[in-house]
Amino acid sequence: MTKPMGIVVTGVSGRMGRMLVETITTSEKARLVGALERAGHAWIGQDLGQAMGSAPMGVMVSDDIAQTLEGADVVIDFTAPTATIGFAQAAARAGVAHVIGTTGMSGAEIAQLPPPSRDALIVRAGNMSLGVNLLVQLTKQVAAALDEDYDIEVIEAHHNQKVDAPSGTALMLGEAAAQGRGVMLEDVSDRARDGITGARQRGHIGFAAIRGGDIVGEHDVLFAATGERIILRHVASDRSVFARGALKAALWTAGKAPGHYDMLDVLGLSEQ
Ligand SMILES: NC(=O)C1=CN([C@@H]2O[C@H](COP(=O)(O)OP(=O)(O)OC[C@H]3O[C@@H](n4cnc5c(N)ncnc54)[C@H](OP(=O)(O)O)[C@@H]3O)[C@@H](O)[C@H]2O)C=CC1
Ligand SMILES: O=C(O)C1=N[C@H](C(=O)O)C[C@H](O)C1
Repeated sequence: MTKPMGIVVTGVSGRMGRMLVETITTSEKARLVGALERAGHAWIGQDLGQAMGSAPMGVMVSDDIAQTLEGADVVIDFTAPTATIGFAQAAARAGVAHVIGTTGMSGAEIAQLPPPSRDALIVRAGNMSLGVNLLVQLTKQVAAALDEDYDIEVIEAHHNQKVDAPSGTALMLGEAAAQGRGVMLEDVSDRARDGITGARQRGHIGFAAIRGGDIVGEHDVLFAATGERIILRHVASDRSVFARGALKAALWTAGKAPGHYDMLDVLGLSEQ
């Protein structure tokens, strides 16, 4: 049997951090070797299991990134843009692969991720579920098959604690629709409508964000024409789909060359 992969989880007290711990500790293919939280967090210096209210796990929560990454294979990171840039630089320095689920990164922030030439092996995706990544490919195909008589709108719904909009997934879907149409998303994106907006512009791709309660993550891609509508929909009802995808991505990095990859690469859904 091959040795289980050594995985560090960042933002370990967060919604995704906790879900990742559960997913990794129940996998035979991976071992949790480190847990990170920001300096000053109440969990620092505690055993992770005890901090989570269960039995000791023998993994201490730390704010020392370099020391925690020592000897690890992969760091899985669902935190916030500025934190993710720091983790990416530390991971490249340590020769540790970095799986990034963090969303809301601006173009300028993405440009600060270390390039493959600095030995960075990064898998980054706004959504790690198999279902959404299939939906990305379907969206591209449908957009390519339809002309601009079909208005494209991406509608997303999330819990009331989400801090970024549109969601990373909505942007992936918008990007796929734009690629299918052969246009640049930044040229056709309508991200905010309020007041007297004027009629919808033909060919534009609109985004709408709903926030409420404990909604895990729901995404519709609407193709609306005169007389008919096509709706492609994904509903996540449990965060474990994201954690399982992230673990799959972490395991996939074994033996891969430095590079920037996404979940389509991991799932073998990339077009040649
Ligand atoms: N790609 C995907 O499939 C998915 C992506 N996400 C994305 O993952 C991210 C996290 O989501 P979620 O778990 O719900 O969020 P939470 O707020 O529950 O957790 C975020 C964690 O990151 C920590 N953190 C935030 N900022 C920093 C920092 N500067 N340095 C160190 N740690 C930091 C937080 O610590 P503290 O509490 O101290 O701030 C917290 O532990 C979001 O961007 C979300 O959109 C979520 C689900 C799926
Ligand atoms: O913040 C979340 O919760 C989620 N974020 C991701 C996104 O921005 O698309 C993925 C998922 O929808 C949950």
